[in-house]
Amino acid sequence: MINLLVTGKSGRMGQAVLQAAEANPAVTVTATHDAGEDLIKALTGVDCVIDFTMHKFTRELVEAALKNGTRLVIGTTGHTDEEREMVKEAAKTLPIVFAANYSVGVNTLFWLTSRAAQILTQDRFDIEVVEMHHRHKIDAPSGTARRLLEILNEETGTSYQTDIAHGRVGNVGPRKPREIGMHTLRGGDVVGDHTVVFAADGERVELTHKASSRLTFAAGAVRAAAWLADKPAGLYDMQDVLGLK
Ligand SMILES: NC(=O)C1=CN([C@@H]2O[C@H](COP(=O)(O)OP(=O)(O)OC[C@H]3O[C@@H](n4cnc5c(N)ncnc54)[C@H](OP(=O)(O)O)[C@@H]3O)[C@@H](O)[C@H]2O)C=CC1
Ligand SMILES: O=C(O)C1=N[C@H](C(=O)O)C[C@H](O)C1
Repeated sequence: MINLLVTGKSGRMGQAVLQAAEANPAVTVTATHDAGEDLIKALTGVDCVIDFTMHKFTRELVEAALKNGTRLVIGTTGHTDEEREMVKEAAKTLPIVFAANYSVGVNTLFWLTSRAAQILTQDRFDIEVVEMHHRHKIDAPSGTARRLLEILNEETGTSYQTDIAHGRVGNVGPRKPREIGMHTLRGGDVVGDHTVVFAADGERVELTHKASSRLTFAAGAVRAAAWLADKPAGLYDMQDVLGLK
C-alpha cells in the first residue's frame, strides 16, 4: 500500500485526487495539505506526494521531498524555466513524474501529434494550436498546449522561444512558413480542450481532445503514483507511465 500526501486539498484537482485515490486499492491518503499548513509535518510517513497546486509552491515541495526522500507526482503547470530546471535537478536524486496532463486521451494526442507532424510537415502543412479552459485558470497557454508546442518544435526543428506566434493581433503580415500559432480561450466551466490544426491548400487535419471531468486527470495521477513506487530516481512523464514511448 502506498501512503499518499495530497497537496492543494481544497482545490478543484485536490478534491478530484481524493476521490480517485479512494477508488484505487493500491494507495491510501494518509495526509493532506493546504496553503499555509506545515508541509514537513504533513510529509511524515508518506511514500509519495500528488501535487496540483501553484507553480510557486513547487520549490518548497521539492526541497521538503528531497529531505524526506519522498517520491513526487507533480501535475501543477505554469512553471518558469528556472522552476522546471529545479525539478529536473531534483530528479537526479528522487523518482518524479512531472506531466502537464495525466489523462490517457491527451497522452495519446501527444503521440498522434508527433506522428502527424512527421508526415504532414513534409507536405508543408501550417500548424496552429488552440486550447480552451474554465474562467478560473491562471496560466496561459495551458501546460498541455505548451507540451504540444514542444513536441511540434521537436518534430519540425522550430523553437519555442522564436517560432511561436501567440494570439496574433494587428498588421502582422502573412503567416511565416515556420511559425506555429498558439491561441488561448478562457470561459465558463470548460475542463480542458486542446486542438492541433494542420492546414494545407485544399485540406486540413484537426486533432482534438476534450476533457469533461477532472477525475480523468486525477485517476491518471493516482495511477502514476502507483507506477512510481518501484522506479529509481529519474524524471518521468505520463507517457512513461502508459508505456507510450
Ligand atoms: N497535469 C494535469 O493533468 C492537470 C494539471 N492541472 C494544474 O493543477 C493546478 C491546480 O489546478 P486547480 O485544482 O484547478 O486549481 P485550484 O485553484 O482549484 O487549487 C489550487 C490549490 O492549491 C493551493 N495553493 C495555492 N497556492 C499555494 C501555495 N503557495 N502553497 C500551497 N498550496 C497552494 C490552493 O489553496 P488555497 O485555496 O488555500 O489558495 C488550492 O487548494 C494548476 O496548475 C493546473 O493547471 C489541473 C488539471 C489537470
Ligand atoms: O488548469 C486546468 O484546469 C488544467 N490544466 C492543465 C494544463 O494546464 O494543461 C491540464 C488540463 O487541461 C486542465
